[in-house]
Amino acid sequence: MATLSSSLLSSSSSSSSPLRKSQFSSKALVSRIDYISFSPRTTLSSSTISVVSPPAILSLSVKHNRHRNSLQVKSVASPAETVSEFDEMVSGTKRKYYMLGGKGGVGKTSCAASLAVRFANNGHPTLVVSTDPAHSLSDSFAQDLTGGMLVPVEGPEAPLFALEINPEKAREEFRSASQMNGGTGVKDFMDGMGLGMLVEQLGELKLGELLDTPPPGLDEAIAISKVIQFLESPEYNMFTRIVFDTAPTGHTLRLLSLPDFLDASIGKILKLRQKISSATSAIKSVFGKEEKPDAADKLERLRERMVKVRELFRDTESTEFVIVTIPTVMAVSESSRLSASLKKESVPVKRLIVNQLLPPSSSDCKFCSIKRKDQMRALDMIREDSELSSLTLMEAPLVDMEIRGVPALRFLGDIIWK
Ligand SMILES: Nc1ncnc2c1ncn2[C@@H]1O[C@H](COP(=O)(O)OP(=O)(O)OP(=O)(O)O)[C@@H](O)[C@H]1O
Repeated sequence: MATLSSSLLSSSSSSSSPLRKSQFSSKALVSRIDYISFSPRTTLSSSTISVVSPPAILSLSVKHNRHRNSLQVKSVASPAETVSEFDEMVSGTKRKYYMLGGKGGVGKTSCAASLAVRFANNGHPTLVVSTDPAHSLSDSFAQDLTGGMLVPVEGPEAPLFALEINPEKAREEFRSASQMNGGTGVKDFMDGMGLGMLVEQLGELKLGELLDTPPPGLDEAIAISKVIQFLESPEYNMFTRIVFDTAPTGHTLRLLSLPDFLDASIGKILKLRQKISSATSAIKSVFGKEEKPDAADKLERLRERMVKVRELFRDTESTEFVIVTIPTVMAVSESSRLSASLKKESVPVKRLIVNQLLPPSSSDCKFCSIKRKDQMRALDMIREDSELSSLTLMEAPLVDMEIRGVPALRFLGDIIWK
């Protein structure tokens, strides 16, 4: 027996009312009346009609005249009822970035991995990237994803790849990008030239510190710039959704402000390079050292990528930071501070996941009953919090098994991302 949608599709050649299937998704039937015409030979009865989203329909009535049957669909649902959060996240083929972050251990990786699986199962070629130096994507997918390379994840319908950034590798890359003149660091090179004094005089540039002990958070900024480098290559064009599993709050906040810091630091190196370029060119003929012309270019490229990262973080069209929390006073307080910092940094944030909520039960033990009250207090706190109350709350239950592997992530994802 044909359903309404298949009937509509098969009648799409009707000249009076060409219809697309999407018009009958719950998303499309918003507070309006649709009239659909059929040829007189099409018999419409209640048994041929299946409604995609019953709560969205006020009435369906079939009218007949000599020439046509007409189906009237009255819909009164409000947009909030009909456009689900996930509908909004999944719609469109333009690439979107989702960054999931929050306090340590609240379930960032599980939520990020489940979102990636959900996107892939909804037709989006997806990349999930961990920028947390203490990776747990491999554990979450129950698959070895180490090595700093893209690894295909088996199971989802559309391609899903995962990447755990290797911080040591990225750090090395930064060091080599910061090196000049034949592979030696600036200071070594200058020492070799007997010009160490000059470097000391330029000590205020804190060059040695930058090269030898990169500041905290640098790993992450480099990791992100590496992701961008990956994305610049055509082979990564296929990904329409990119999900970041970020490090706990403190690191992530540093990550958000680091592009500015790095931009300035690289600027200092470039300035220094300009200062010494005349000296090096004067002595290079004496020492026979060829200056590599692309050193400054490398730094400039690194700097450009930092600017790209900064822009990516703030682009409301393509980027969204999803805060993950658990219903405890400490986690909610930290989430509130994170939300305020994100706002300050102009990073778009709309949704808050409250993970590990006790599922409903009619017979709580004493422990569960106390825990449940505690969770309710934390939820009230979220509703009253000036930073968090405006965010869309998405609830995830505490499940009775560890979430590992694609089927478990799919299960969790179907619950959270609705
Ligand atoms: N809703 C849930 N129900 C049951 N277990 C959960 C749930 N969410 C997360 N967990 C479990 O909690 C542990 C921590 O989760 P996860 O690794 O996703 O957190 P995280 O915030 O990424 O941690 P970290 O900050 O250490 O990276 C894991 O064992 C995971 O399986």
